[in-house]
Amino acid sequence: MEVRADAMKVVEVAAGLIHHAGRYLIARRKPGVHLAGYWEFPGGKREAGESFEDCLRRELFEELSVRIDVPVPYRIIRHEYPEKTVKLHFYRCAIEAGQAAPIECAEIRWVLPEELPRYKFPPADRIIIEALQQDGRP
Ligand SMILES: Nc1nc2c([nH]c(=O)n2[C@H]2C[C@H](O)[C@@H](COP(=O)(O)OP(=O)(O)OP(=O)(O)O)O2)c(=O)[nH]1
Ligand SMILES: [Mg+2]
Repeated sequence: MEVRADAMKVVEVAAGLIHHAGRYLIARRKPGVHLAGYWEFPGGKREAGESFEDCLRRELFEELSVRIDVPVPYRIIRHEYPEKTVKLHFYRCAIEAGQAAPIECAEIRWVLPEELPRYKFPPADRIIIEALQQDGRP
């Protein structure tokens, strides 16, 4: 049977554009995972039966130990890596409780939008990085 590329399984992901005092929180991916060492917007794969908002809340608590306010949808980006296709659902949000700590990431930083291009992000994020710079300081 012919298998078409667009019939391949797509990994659905929720990621947070966490802002505070004009900066965004970025996290560095741990060694040994897909896109290891790249900087990213924290988040992860949606589990069966979960909404994107619930997924985002769970992932941000697991990875950073923070609770967030109501996430606001920003952009959805679909990207085909050689090994998998991801669909990234980005949400803007702010921390409601807790202090961000690198629980399931190698390192975290709060950066100004104009500083984002200094960090190595996955190719899928290029369009978001550009949009955030155009938006100015959050
Ligand atoms: N969180 C996040 N993932 C991204 C970004 N850009 C990008 O290409 N990705 C990719 C990397 C991964 O293949 C996928 C996200 O999955 P993940 O590895 O964070 O998933 P997870 O937190 O559920 O981790 P795990 O339980 O599978 O170890 O999306 C981004 O800005 N943030
Ligand atoms: Mg993750």
